[in-house]
Amino acid sequence: MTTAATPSVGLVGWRGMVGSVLMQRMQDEGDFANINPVFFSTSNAGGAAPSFAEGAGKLEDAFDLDALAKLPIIVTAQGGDYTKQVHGELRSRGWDGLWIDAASTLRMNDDSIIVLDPINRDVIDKGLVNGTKDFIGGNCTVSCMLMGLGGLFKNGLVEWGTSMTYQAASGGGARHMRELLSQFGTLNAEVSTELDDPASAILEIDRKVLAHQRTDIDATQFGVPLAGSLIPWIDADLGNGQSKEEWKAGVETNKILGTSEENRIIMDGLCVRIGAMRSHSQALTLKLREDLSVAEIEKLLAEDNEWAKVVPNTKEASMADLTPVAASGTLDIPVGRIRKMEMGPNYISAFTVGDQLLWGAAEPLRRMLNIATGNL
Ligand SMILES: NC(=O)C1=CN([C@@H]2O[C@H](COP(=O)(O)OP(=O)(O)OC[C@H]3O[C@@H](n4cnc5c(N)ncnc54)[C@H](OP(=O)(O)O)[C@@H]3O)[C@@H](O)[C@H]2O)C=CC1
Ligand SMILES: N[C@@H](CC(=O)OP(=O)(O)O)C(=O)O
Repeated sequence: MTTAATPSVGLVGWRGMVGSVLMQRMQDEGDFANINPVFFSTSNAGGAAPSFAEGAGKLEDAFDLDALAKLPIIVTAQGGDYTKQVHGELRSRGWDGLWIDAASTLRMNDDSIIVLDPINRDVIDKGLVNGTKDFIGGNCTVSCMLMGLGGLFKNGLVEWGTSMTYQAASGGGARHMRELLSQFGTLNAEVSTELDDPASAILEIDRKVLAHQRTDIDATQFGVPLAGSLIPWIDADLGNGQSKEEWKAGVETNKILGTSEENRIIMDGLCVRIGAMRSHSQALTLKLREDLSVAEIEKLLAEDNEWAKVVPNTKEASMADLTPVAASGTLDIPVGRIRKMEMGPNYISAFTVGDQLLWGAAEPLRRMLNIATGNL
């Protein structure tokens, strides 16, 4: 039920992959009761607004600056090109509403805040008081890492870290997920006769699979086969041997935490695409500033936020609870494989997994909207 005091919120990109997850979460949590949603479209202005929001009427044109400028809050998961095209123009005509965005475009601007409130609510609250207007969701791997390991990062216990990632197909978008599944399907079809025959030679199956991967498999989206393989590069080449995805780990972690230059945490690693569907995993090596016991570390992680779930460092628990299959579709961020490494008492390993469409994309935006409307 909306009232006159209920803020109108523009929703752009609501039917995309990230936007759909956001809409679902908003419905699950009853968020539409707190806002008056105004739905926009880049392709179907005048069409019917989605039925899950009662009385939302017609879709507005997402490029109509007059319509956008009437709103105190705009939430977009439409993509970086849209942000580039619309945000600057809106601001330059004096619009001073809140812009909440999934795209990376504005993330590292001095006047924006990267939102991940279980980790940086203080930074967000200070920004709202000080007049910050652009609140941007973080990179999915960075957000998921901080949600799992917040207890160490927030307490200033990490001197440096490396993150070796295992990123899901969903990070590329819906078409990439479909391509991965199609590739699995054609690989299977290639050898289905042999698979049905338990006596067939495995090396012959392997030869046929490899031949298909190297010649006629459809890899239009990823550029190379992902099914039965991996891709050790994600996002742009920065020209210094580092990928843009790898660069984000350091700059975004420090920006989210609001660390000062002298306390800067060094984060670097390698980002790798694997054939998982929608959960990103990462193996971390951390150098801590103190020699903490594993039990102390586990306690800090478990107590930091309600979503970080410490998985005991056993084979059984790791196999059951520390995988993309276990984490996908949930808000839990399992974190495990925590042990002291041979390099010395301050070096630990950790492994964490998170649904990159939930904590990696939609959930920080949903929560930011609730903070902005006074509902969180
Ligand atoms: N994919 C990811 O894992 C992550 C993405 N992000 C960011 O979120 C933004 C959006 O990403 P994503 O959700 O993957 O983008 P999508 O391609 O799924 O959706 C973007 C827009 O495409 C239009 N569209 C065209 N055809 C279709 C269709 N068949 N089904 C649904 N929408 C369609 C819709 O706009 P319209 O309704 O106006 O036609 C939609 O809002 C990007 O900036 C990305 O960087 C952030 C974190 C993770
Ligand atoms: N780059 C991420 C997905 C993504 O959209 O990231 P960002 O929001 O930082 O552009 C991936 O491919 O897994």
